Amino acid sequence: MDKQSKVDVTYLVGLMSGTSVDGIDAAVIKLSPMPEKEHGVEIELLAFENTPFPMQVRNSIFELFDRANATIDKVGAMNMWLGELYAQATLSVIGKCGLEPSQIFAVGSHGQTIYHAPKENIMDGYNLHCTVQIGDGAVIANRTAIPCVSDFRVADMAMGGQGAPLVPFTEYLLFNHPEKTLLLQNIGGIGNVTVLPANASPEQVFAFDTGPGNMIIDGLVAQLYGPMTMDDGGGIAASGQVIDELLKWMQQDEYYTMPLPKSTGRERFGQQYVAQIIEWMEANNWKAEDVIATATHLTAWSIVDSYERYIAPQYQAQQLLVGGGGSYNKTLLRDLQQLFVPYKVQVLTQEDIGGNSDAKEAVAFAVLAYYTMKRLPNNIQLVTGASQPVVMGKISWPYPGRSQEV
Ligand SMILES: Nc1ncnc2c1ncn2[C@@H]1O[C@H](COP(=O)(O)OP(=O)(O)OP(=O)(O)O)[C@@H](O)[C@H]1O
Ligand SMILES: CC(=O)N[C@H]1[C@@H]2OC[C@@H](O2)[C@@H](O)[C@@H]1O[C@H](C)C(=O)O
Repeated sequence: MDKQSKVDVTYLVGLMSGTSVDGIDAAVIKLSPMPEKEHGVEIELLAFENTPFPMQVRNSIFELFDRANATIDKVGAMNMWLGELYAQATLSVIGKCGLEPSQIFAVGSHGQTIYHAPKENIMDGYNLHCTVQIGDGAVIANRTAIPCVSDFRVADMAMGGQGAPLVPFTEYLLFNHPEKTLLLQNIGGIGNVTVLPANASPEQVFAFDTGPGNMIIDGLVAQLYGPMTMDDGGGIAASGQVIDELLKWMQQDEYYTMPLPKSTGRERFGQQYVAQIIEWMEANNWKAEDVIATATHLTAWSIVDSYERYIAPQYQAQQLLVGGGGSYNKTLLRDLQQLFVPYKVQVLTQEDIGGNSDAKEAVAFAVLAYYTMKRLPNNIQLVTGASQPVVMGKISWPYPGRSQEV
């Protein structure tokens, strides 16, 4: 390594707490610019930590998903509370890799999405579509003494975009392959895919939310098997049979045929959706494990259906690389592998290629923050539908000379 590139090495922290509300993923990365590629970077994951939310926090977040309950006082307080928890997660993960907070260039924090309404909403000539992520960056910056980039999605929406998904930007930087067309499938609360055609230029990359990831499965498990909150390893689904009638009804949701770009969330596949299934289950005397098996199959089906509908007409993919917590659900993976056989797409997890399914999104927000700090655009217009490239994220600065306070 030459002198110049040594100087340019940057350490960043990325924080993600996603739609499944399972906790905070925190990653420390080492980022090295690639002088031979304009704005290109190489990264190394130095440390990763997942801190589950205490039940009280998880319950308080879920309260905010119900619009009638999400009063402004609760939203404001939770914004500060999550800021505190994110700051603690930041200092803790930095401690794991032997760095000092003063060596970290910036924290990139996604925040907790409590509302996402990407559909055009014209009022008085203005498009008031919106998205709300909480966990204030100012709290993180002032507790950790590190500049914090947060609230990424709004800038893209300001230019008419969906404000999601954002991770494809970093997937393009990190996974673009000279010969293989790759599909990067995340299965978190929601499922989303990034299409990287072989040797893609940024203009060819596209991505969208495929539908529910684990959101319906988790919701059903919590109702039917509480206090469990997930189907660990996919064991429950493996013991059940798919209910054709229920599967057919789930496949009718209009989301699956909507044109691109599209993104979705709890507003569509959250608690109300789950309550409807439970009601129907009780009326039909369906077995709990069969309902879980059906919801699991639906997620796999939605991913393969998305491939057939939006991707296969243009590209033959070689591999689908699965990340996110869903890659630990063996039944979901089994269904995915089986459904992809006719399309000759190999299904692998991030772990299969030496990566880390849990860390991927946290790493992405560290990389996105780097671009924000450098005042470089970090959205992909074709992915979000924005009319312009924008520098996403708001920067909170710590008071000069401040040291960590927790
Ligand atoms: N061992 C496991 N077995 C089965 N499912 C698992 C396992 N570990 C995690 N999951 C599933 O993955 C979910 C968490 O995934 P992840 O952390 O990727 O989601 P997220 O980042 O919150 O969501 P999103 O990416 O949609 O914002 C859990 O809620 C659970 O459903
Ligand atoms: C509004 C919001 O939080 N969307 C999430 C969600 O979780 C997965 C999918 O839906 C994706 O669109 C997005 O997150 C990832 C991190 C993204 O923006 O790429």
